[in-house]
Amino acid sequence: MESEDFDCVVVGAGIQGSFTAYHLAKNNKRTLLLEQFVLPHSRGSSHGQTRIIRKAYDQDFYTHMMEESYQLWSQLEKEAGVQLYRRTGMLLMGPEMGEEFLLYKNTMERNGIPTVTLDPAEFSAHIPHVNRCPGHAAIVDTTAGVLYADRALRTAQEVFQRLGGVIRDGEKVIDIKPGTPVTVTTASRIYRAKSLVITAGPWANILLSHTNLHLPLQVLKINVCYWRERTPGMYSVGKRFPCFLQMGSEEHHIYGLPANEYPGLMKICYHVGSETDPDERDRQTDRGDIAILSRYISRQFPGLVPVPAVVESCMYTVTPDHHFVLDCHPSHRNIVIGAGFSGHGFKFGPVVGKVLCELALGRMPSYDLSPFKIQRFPSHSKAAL
Ligand SMILES: Cc1cc2nc3c(=O)[nH]c(=O)nc-3n(C[C@H](O)[C@H](O)[C@H](O)COP(=O)(O)OP(=O)(O)OC[C@H]3O[C@@H](n4cnc5c(N)ncnc54)[C@H](O)[C@@H]3O)c2cc1C
Ligand SMILES: O=C(O)[C@@H]1CCCCN1
Repeated sequence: MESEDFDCVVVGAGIQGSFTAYHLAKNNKRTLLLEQFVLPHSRGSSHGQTRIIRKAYDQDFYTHMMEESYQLWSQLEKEAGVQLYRRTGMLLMGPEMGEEFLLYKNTMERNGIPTVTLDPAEFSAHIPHVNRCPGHAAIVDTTAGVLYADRALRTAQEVFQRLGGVIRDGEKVIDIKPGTPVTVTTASRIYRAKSLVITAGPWANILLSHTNLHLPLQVLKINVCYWRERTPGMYSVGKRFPCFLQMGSEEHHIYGLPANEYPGLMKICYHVGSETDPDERDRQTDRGDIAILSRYISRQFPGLVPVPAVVESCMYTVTPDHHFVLDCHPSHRNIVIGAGFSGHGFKFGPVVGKVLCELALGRMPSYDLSPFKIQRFPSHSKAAL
């Protein structure tokens, strides 16, 4: 079989691979974006209508990256003439003196993120139909909002193509031969490239096995639950209801987005799921999270029916410390890895794509990538080297 040559091949057309390809094409690199499924699809992590975007974080390095990410989202909106972001604010609720709540609060203060703190009276006045947990404080990150996820993914791919990039979907990568050039084999073709970027989401380790690397990634199935408003509009984006993040109660994090994509239904999910094989996602039928959510909603959201009206599925690919992997392969520097986005990577798509593009071109990355290095998993990466 004859091979085709590219400057760079990107494997995986989720949000991270699509933005990496977009930046490579902007740098005039002949770029191929490969996707195993026919696009669009709902089998990875980047599908669905909405995601939260926010500057509120517990670590400065995320808040810093979000400054540029907002600018790049806005640039894509202008380039394509579409709206991808709607500002709603995000309500952060947690025990006033809780360690995690204070980390968020201090990071926002240190970085001058515009916030509003709501005392109990203000909370009742501004956030109607929500019962605050006793002893919990509330801060609003006023920069936060909703990203229109499916539309954003499609837009990044369209602009990439407009810049001359090539997308081949329905083409699964089945082998990688490291080297210069690196050789990538799919079921139907062979490609050679100066560099390869692997952004395969939940399938990252399957692809990395061809390069003798294994990362400590756990794939979790998340039940994406929508809850019916007793009075339609009560918690809607039109009524300026914010996104929210609830931390530190009996439960792990619970988060929500205002009713928007399905009128009359609000999305509220649990930030933890059960382990799954990405190719057998729907065989994972654990619904323990839904019981937790129902209890929470009965207590805090009296205006919602505490039984989910719609349940969709999505997957997280989680690292032990919940920080991303943005690095070159330890043995093959022209193979770049973007993985382990741990359920919070969408909002970073444009800036992650920029950094992965820089690594693929052998340039100095725009950010200090030490929190994202493979080296931080010594026992796991050593064994495979
Ligand atoms: C329920 C849920 C809620 C979330 N909420 C938020 C949020 O509010 N805000 C936020 O910022 N983030 C959020 N996230 C996280 C965010 O969506 C993910 O971090 C992000 O989508 C990960 O993108 P990805 O490109 O790494 O992976 P994916 O989207 O999974 O893309 C990987 C792609 O690689 C392809 N692929 C794999 N193997 C091969 C192969 N062999 N050959 C060819 N192609 C291959 C796959 O088919 C897939 O399309 C949420 C995630 C979920 C599941
Ligand atoms: O990335 C986010 O903003 C959300 C927070 C809650 C869990 C899911 N991801």
